[in-house]
Amino acid sequence: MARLSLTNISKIYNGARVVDKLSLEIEPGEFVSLLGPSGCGKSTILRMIAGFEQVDEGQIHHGGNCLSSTQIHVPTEERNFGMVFQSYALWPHMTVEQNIAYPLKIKKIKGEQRTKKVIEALEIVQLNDYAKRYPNQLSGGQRQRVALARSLVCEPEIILLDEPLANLDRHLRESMEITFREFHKRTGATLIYVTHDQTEAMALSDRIAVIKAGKILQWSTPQDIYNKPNTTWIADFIGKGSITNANLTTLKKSLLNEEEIHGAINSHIGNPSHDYKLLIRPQHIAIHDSASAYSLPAIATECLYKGDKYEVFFELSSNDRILAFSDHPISKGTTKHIILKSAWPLEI
Ligand SMILES: Nc1ncnc2c1ncn2[C@@H]1O[C@H](COP(=O)(O)OP(=O)(O)OP(=O)(O)O)[C@@H](O)[C@H]1O
Repeated sequence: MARLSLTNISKIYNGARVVDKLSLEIEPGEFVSLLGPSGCGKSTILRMIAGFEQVDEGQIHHGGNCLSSTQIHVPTEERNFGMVFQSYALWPHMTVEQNIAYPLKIKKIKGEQRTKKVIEALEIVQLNDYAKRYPNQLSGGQRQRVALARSLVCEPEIILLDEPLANLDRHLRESMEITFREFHKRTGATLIYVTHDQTEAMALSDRIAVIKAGKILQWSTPQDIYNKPNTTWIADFIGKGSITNANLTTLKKSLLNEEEIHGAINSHIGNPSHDYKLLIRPQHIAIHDSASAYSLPAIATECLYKGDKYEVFFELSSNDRILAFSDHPISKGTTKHIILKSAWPLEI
């Protein structure tokens, strides 16, 4: 098992840099997501790793081997990477086991060895009872599991997945997230997963590369990206939360406590010139009826029922809007006293 290194890779289409000198080191056995909005270049990066696209700048190495550079381009079929796409790309006239066996057939692996590998792959995705069915006799989730089994049957070190759950409904996507985690545990392969769905990336990955306009803005664990985003754009893109104005003398790179937050917001109300921003997650807000140390007065402006909770928007004296969670409804216009227990400082 070897590390995959992307070093300053770029892709330029018609003069536009859709991937811009991007570098990434992926350790063997990691589950990594490339996360970003539509058009940010995620699929192009994956296609360059797969060898479907050449790099216009930079290099891709797998261990000591150079796979791509401006001079070298190892063809896709020689990279031995598994691939899973949004469209399952199964052969409709082949049964489940024939579909899974297909890459082995191409590699001229025959007889008992082929049968053994197909049975193992079927076991990993728990489709043993479906081996003789055709794709049109399967659900979307089952078809995607066939595609997964087919991607691993040649025992690749790296499996590339491009939005593999995009065609499935929300409920099925959630159960497939568990399938992917299990699949990762059982194969030990390096998984590189492209998605624009942050909850999917959070649930699955060891590390996430957040991509915008062909560049990586943050490369970190899901926990760090959620709790300590590098930029206001990521804070806004990932998870629910509010971004408020605040005064800080310096940008402290640690979570602020309720006393520090209270001071920073109040100081901004008195002197709205030194601009910093604070990211406040709704679960870090306590709502009280009366004022106490470090509470801020807040007027409820909207209350939405979400089944397991109410989402309440408050307006502070600074005019900032803050989202909080509540167990019960709060009528529009009610004044409450909120304590912001934790916040992450952001530079503008
Ligand atoms: N073959 C091509 N020729 C010209 N432009 C291309 C080509 N392939 C992709 N692009 C452009 O490159 C940019 C990045 O595309 P890419 O498919 O990598 O984005 P993405 O982040 O995967 O988006 P999505 O989530 O919508 O699939 C887009 O602006 C796209 O239009």
